[in-house]
Amino acid sequence: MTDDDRLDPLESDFAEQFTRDIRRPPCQLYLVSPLDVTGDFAARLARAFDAGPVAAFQLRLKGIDQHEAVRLGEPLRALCAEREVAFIVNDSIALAKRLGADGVHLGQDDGDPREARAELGPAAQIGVTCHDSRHLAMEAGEAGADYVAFGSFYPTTTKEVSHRPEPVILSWWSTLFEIPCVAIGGITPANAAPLVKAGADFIAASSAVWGGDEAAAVKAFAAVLAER
Ligand SMILES: Cc1ncc(COP(=O)(O)OP(=O)(O)O)c(N)n1
Ligand SMILES: Cc1ncsc1CCOP(=O)(O)O
Ligand SMILES: [Mg+2]
Repeated sequence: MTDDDRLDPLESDFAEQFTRDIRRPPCQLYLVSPLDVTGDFAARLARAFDAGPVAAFQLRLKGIDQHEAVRLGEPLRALCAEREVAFIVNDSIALAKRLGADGVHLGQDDGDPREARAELGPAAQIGVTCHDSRHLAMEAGEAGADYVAFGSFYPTTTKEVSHRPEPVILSWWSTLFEIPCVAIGGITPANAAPLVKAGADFIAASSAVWGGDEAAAVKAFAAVLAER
């Protein structure tokens, strides 16, 4: 149990007992790229988009210079624009600006949402990693985030993680705040349902999609996301 959980006045079985506000839109799929988007990746992304609804795509690259990231990201940005999928850049406000992205995703050490807003403008979608912390999520909301991300809900090999929230954090957040919440970390079509039911506005997934047949995975996610 974390400090945040101890502060929670709500019951632990809140997720099952509470019927979520019916005005909240259905849960949507948010794809996170693999670290390698070379080769046939753009074709795979197009196949994923063909297979079912995708709300957002995050370009998550590590350890390459900005010039190379722009070169790799530009065709993916164009594809997202063509398919009306939000194109979000991970980690870097400067890269998001250079690519003309729809938004940026910031970890706790990736910069301030206020700076992102100043650089990217009022229409930018700014997301913030909040791990398993209600406190960080409320801080992100106050700083102007457009969504908060909780995770890792399940074990993942995509990233080294040290936080494991319970699904109830999604219920707590979505009941109290209008800002959308994203669930991330080891999510597959087989284990997504409790997060969808708990109140995730977006399910973010990487390896469940890119680790196999991306079209089959997107189709399977669509079936689970429609269940709320
Ligand atoms: C939607 C979403 N949520 C969380 C993260 C993780 O961001 P961060 O903690 O900065 O870790 P890295 O992804 O940068 O390794 C994310 N990227 N997207
Ligand atoms: C980027 C990130 N942040 C928390 S878990 C995670 C990895 C998401 O990828 P996967 O869906 O493969 O677990
Ligand atoms: Mg980051």
